[in-house]
Amino acid sequence: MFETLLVANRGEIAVRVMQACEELGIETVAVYSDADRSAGHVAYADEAYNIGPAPANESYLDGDAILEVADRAGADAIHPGYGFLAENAAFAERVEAAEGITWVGPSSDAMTALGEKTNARRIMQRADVPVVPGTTEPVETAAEVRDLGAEFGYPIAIKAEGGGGGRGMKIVRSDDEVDDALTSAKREGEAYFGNDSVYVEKFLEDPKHVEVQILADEHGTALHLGERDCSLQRRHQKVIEEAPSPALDAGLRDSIGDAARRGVREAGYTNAGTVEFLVEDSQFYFMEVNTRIQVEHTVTEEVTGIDIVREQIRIAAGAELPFAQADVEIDGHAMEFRINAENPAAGFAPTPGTLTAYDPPGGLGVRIDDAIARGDEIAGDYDSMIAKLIVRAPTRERCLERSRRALSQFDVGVETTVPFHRLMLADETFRAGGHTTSYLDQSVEDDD
Ligand SMILES: Nc1ncc2cc(-c3cccc4ccccc34)c(N3CC[C@@H](N)C3)nc2n1
Ligand SMILES: [Ca+2]
Repeated sequence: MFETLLVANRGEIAVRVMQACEELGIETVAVYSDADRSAGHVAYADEAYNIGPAPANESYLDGDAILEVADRAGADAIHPGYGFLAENAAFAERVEAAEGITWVGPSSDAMTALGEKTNARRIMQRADVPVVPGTTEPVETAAEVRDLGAEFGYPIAIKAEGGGGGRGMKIVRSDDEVDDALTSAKREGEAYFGNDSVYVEKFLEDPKHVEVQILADEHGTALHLGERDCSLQRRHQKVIEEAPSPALDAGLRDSIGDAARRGVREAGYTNAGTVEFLVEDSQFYFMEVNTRIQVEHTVTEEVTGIDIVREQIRIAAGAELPFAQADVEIDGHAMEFRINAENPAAGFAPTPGTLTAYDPPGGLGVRIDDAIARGDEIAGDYDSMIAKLIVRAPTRERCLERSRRALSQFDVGVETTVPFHRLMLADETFRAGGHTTSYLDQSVEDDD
């Protein structure tokens, strides 16, 4: 087992990883930017090193600085968390190449193979996993795209090869939209991912967004830990996630889980990962793989009792998974509410400032993942998420009731998304689990 692990991240996920390390008897090393000098993850770690000024590309994205600290601190493992360098195959490769230090995540080869979306689709097809109807090679010309519009019927989506999370995705509803959409998808692909290749999929108008949690060890065992429903999104930002999905029955649950296992096995994937699907009319279609731990891993932990971050670290240290697929059981229902320092009444604009009050709820079935305390400065330099409220209960109905209770007690000194979550808990469509990916963008009129 590792002796010292460096967490190349900040905020709640850094503390989450450090908690798993502490339970495994592993010393923790934090890295921090000038803006995070007194941040919670720094206080929590056994050792902490400054890696640069506030801007992410001069600190948390600076692979050289992170590897230099790993060397100085004698770390024998690096956990990237999510965001920042978590899906940067080049950085993973540098860690793999560095003597005596292990990357806690999939191999850089698996990250590269699955990061190329058309390649991921080809791998899934080889594993008999249904993919969203579309191309499995990049498209070049507007004429090709118009032919695909005729073949699949509009609307279609043009997606960046290196994309994900909605970036570099253009929805096309007719022939005359093709030229501009193709140009901007290629430009965004180049700008965001350094890759202007794009491909085409039939755009599903009203799907549920269901993702399957995978854990695969380095001895050939790949398991799924059930699914999460992430359909409640606003502008490609997940707002509330839950497990299990209200959209799946037992049959669909088993087949989507098996499909995810087959797909990651075909990809030679190891460690934790998430296979994203779109579900429509009781059919599921592969969309993409996230080669990292996700923000919403928590709801899966709550309904399976499995500590996913612990298993990531054990897998990276060469251990076998301590359970088989038959041992994985989904018990109860969990929801995660992202508490962002944003003002829902002002188009969710960021609300940095001093945390004059911070009084999270507790009690049976209530979990708070955070790294902040009253009096902290909420920096505007990073992602606006400052905490996660995770609620677990025996059924979805009980989970809604408990979530309403927890949110009513959640007092935060800056404007946050808490009032928005309270509204959602009163929304009939959400309460019935009938919301799809377009629900929020359609029904909640933005003020801006
Ligand atoms: N072919 C096809 N059809 C429907 C889709 C629906 C989504 C989608 C998924 C989740 C929330 C959304 C909100 C607005 C618009 C789209 C979505 C989607 N996403 C969103 C981000 C990235 N994960 C891909 N891809 C789609 N692709
Ligand atoms: Ca190495």
